[in-house]
Amino acid sequence: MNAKTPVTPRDAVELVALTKSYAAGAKPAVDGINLRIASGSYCCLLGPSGCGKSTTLRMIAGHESVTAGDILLENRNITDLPAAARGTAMMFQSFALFPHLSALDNVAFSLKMKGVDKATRHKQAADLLERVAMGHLSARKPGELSGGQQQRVALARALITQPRVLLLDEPLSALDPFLRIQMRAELRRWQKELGLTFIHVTHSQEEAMALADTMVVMNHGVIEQMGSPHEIYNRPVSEFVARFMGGHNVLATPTGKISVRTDHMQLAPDVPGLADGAGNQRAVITDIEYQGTYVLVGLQHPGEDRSASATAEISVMVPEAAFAARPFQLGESVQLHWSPEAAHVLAH
Ligand SMILES: Nc1ncnc2c1ncn2[C@@H]1O[C@H](COP(=O)(O)OP(=O)(O)OP(=O)(O)O)[C@@H](O)[C@H]1O
Repeated sequence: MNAKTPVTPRDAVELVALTKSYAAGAKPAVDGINLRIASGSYCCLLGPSGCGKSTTLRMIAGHESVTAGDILLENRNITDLPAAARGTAMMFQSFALFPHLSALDNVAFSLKMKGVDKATRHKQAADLLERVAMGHLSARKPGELSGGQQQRVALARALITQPRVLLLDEPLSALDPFLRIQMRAELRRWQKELGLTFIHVTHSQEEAMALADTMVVMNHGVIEQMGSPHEIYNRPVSEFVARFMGGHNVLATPTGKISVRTDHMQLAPDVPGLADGAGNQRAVITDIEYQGTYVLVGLQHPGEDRSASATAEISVMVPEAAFAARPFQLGESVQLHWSPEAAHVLAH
């Protein structure tokens, strides 16, 4: 390597044509996916229910057998290794702490299972609890801890096996919305401080955007798109990704389907006789919702039924001041406008 060769981060995990079929003859739940996850990054596997994200995580963890393909962890093929020998650890929904054990005993639990003597395992558990700022509460049981404190105990419990990769299966989904937002900020902070690779499964676009360096959007057992949250939100490659991420309109144009962000479209008074073009379409206002900083205007194409066709559903976020300057009315016919840069051609 010479001085000018860019240093690419080492891959923590590589999936090669990874496949899982639960039933012979049925479509695989995970269908030959290829994925590289950079070391020290936060990766979110995202998609609707049944897309195969949990199966993928469970195969990486060693909790599910692999039908075909390989899983590499730092270039080591771990496909057939037992879960405990892989260098991964799992953090489950709602943290799954043992309610009758103290924080210290929860963290020490897996070392106890391995037969590590009490003094050694308690010392290691106490050190880890200190590291996650929970040393002073190590004697408390989970029921005597706040949600945030429980999450730190769960993190310490997962870290005691010194994993290279932490796997998180919908860890925040059972929490109330306020706590969920607090907890995700903590997860992100710990991931950066520890410098570990996190692979986090979620069905929430918002959660994935807030946490991920890399988002992997799955559908029907395959990867639809992967990239940074910014790339995926601004350049969805397919109608599925545009709709799943939300905040986009999918429009049928003579050259194919395009997506345009709802905040990148403008409304103007209708011009009778003006034909639909590359950057404009006629629409009728069906909904007006005040949302504070903007007004969300729902529209449909003239003569099209919103409930009958997905591409008939259009939303435009009009800034509050712009709407106040030129209020539109329900039932009004308007021109939708967008600039060429705001339009993204969808591959399918
Ligand atoms: N143990 C199993 N036996 C048979 N089929 C399964 C099993 N686990 C999952 N599946 C099927 O595999 C597909 C993918 O499931 P998976 O749990 O990976 O999806 P998911 O995206 O994580 O969904 P969710 O968000 O609902 O957990 C689904 O069709 C599911 O019904």
